[in-house]
Amino acid sequence: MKAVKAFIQKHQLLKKGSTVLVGVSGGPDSMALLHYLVSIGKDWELELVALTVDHQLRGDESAADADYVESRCQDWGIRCERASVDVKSYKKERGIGTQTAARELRYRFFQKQMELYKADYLALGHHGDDQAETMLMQFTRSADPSAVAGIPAKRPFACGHIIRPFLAIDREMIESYCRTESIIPRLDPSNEDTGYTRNYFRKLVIPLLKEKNPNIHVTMQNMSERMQENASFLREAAEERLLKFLELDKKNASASFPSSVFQACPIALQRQMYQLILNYLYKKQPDQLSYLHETEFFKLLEGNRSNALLDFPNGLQVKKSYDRISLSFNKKEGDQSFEFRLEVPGRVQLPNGAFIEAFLSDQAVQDTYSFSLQVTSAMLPFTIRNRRAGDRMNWQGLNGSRKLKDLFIDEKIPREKRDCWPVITDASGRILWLPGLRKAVMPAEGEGNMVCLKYID
Ligand SMILES: Nc1ncnc2c1ncn2[C@@H]1O[C@H](COP(=O)(O)OP(=O)(O)OP(=O)(O)O)[C@@H](O)[C@H]1O
Repeated sequence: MKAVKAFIQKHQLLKKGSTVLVGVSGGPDSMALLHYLVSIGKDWELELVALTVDHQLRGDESAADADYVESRCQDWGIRCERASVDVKSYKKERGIGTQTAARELRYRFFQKQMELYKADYLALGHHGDDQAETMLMQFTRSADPSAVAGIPAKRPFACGHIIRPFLAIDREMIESYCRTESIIPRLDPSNEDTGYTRNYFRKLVIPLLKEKNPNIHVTMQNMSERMQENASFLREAAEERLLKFLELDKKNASASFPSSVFQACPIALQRQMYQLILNYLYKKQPDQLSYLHETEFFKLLEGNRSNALLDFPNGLQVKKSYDRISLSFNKKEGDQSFEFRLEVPGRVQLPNGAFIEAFLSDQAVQDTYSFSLQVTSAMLPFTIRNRRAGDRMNWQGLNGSRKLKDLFIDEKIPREKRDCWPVITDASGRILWLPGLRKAVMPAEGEGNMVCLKYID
């Protein structure tokens, strides 16, 4: 464990007298980590607490893992906090994968415990082979060096830091430590399945690399550290440069800058600035955002068209207008939900700029954009609003009523127009008119006054 000791010192992973929470699944890595921290706990005057999460995913097995952790903690005289989380419901609610759901719930619990204990560190059992696997996996997916840089040895988390002292050693060393210290960890059978991408790298790729370099985990850990250092240097430089010319409106999630100034920077900085701008605008970068978007962005900058437009995921638009590049979220008209009261006589302007007018008239006018109907006082006031889920309407020739959603589909109304199409209702909420599309069936000679509704574009 000399390598771990040196690693802790090099990266200042611990300080004397600190409170260290340890994520322990019951597997070899985290059991060895807990044991190791206990063994150095006296010298470092550490307050240790084990955290174990039962994801309730492998029947009784996952509860048995947590039982096992609890009982080892008792043997070693360590406090243990345990949580059971309902991964299945959480993943259904959010529409995410099992591993992501388990991870989110686990880290939520870790965060809460960090705050409860006012802890300095959360120690996790990732080791050098995990690092190599992660980097190789990223390597097959991404051309971004900062993404390939892998797992950091120390990073801020909750009120303290996450630390990974075992990045200095590989799986074999951990297994040998377990044997020497008579630790009999719990084994997760899913770790054997080469169907999972990580296991594919673990079982097939890493052993091949180790044939050429048995210390590949050390080489890759060093590479990871250098890449992280380079990435953080570049990020700081890009931030500093952007400050000088980027106009950023965080409230409206929009940004703009002069293309010529941007392009005068070295290309490495330009790429980093592009990433930073997207980070500023997206709360979380969408999965669909790819290398292709970056390529398109740079093509737009370099191209000789004076006006051009790119559509990025989640409605982000990149516009070029001469030397100005601006990025902003395209507010779909449907995002502006509206509801107006329409007096008779009266006139209302819609978010799309058109008007709807209501006035008393002696003459019935019926065309695509006018609707005359007999109106009683009980029908007033009218409301103009956009559609709502479950809206239904009846019209001439229809037996019963039909959902507006289906009507829009039948009429091939583009999706982005459906949510801003004006819907005019009477005081009871009955839908009277969809300008340009349908009119409700009204009694031929009803009571009340003749009112004409007009849509003026
Ligand atoms: N259910 C859990 N409860 C508490 N900590 C966990 C749990 N699962 C993972 N961790 C922590 O996260 C680290 C990395 O988890 P990961 O799933 O990548 O590895 P692992 O194969 O589960 O490691 P181990 O050999 O410790 O089981 C673990 O070493 C441990 O510190």
